[in-house]
Amino acid sequence: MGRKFFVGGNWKCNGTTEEVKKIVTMLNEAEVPSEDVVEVVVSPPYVFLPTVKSLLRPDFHVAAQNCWVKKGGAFTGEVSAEMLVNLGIPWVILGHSERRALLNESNEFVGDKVAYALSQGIKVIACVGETLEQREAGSTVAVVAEQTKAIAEKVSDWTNIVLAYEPVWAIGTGKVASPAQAQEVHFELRKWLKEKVSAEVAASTRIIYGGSVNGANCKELGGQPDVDGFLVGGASLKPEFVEIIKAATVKSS
Ligand SMILES: O=C(CO)COP(=O)(O)O
Repeated sequence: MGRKFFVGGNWKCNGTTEEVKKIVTMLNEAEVPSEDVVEVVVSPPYVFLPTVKSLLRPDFHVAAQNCWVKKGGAFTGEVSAEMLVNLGIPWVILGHSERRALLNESNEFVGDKVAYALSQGIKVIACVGETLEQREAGSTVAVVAEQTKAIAEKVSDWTNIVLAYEPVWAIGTGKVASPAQAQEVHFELRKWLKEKVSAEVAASTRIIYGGSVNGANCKELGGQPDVDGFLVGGASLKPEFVEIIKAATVKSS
């Protein structure tokens, strides 16, 4: 199958130039498994993308946290996929729950964004996840399937997509999904891909977990058979992120 472990750091709306440089220095000095074992992608706010890209070690890569749904133009405040290409930014995070909830991004809009970014040659970390109410109502699998379907309807090639399962109730709350809870949803998402897209896509698409991942819980989560890595928020701003990258070795040990 060959799903390389993937560790993303979503810095969200945090940092000053000085703080960002400090994080990059910390990452550059870290001893981590080789690129053959783990793919590391960090996602600073737009304004810091050029700085981070120019200073970051070459074996780590950079992602934007969003981009516009189509070609740029008269869309005040937006950043287009073409601009990311122009800056040499290879990845973008799309459909993060904070954007879905706070900026009313619908499943369909996220699907369109994913398709457009891919069409421009940008690789996508596409996020899905249920709220606490949805989990308690027993609709977790239906919700993430619906979100994934909206993407699947718009794309034909999954090679450049990493699917991030981020339960909303676990984001920034310190309330991490148990390894069994994460595994269950990752398994269901892979099953959905197998039934609705193809067995090849199901076997090769990385499904990563996000939501209060830290240095203490990453190994057990990463050891789950359908967990192919992480999308890390708060802990990606700290030295602890290096420990999370090292969790990639659980797959080989
Ligand atoms: O939203 C997340 C990553 O995209 C997760 O955030 P936390 O790791 O801070 O819970």
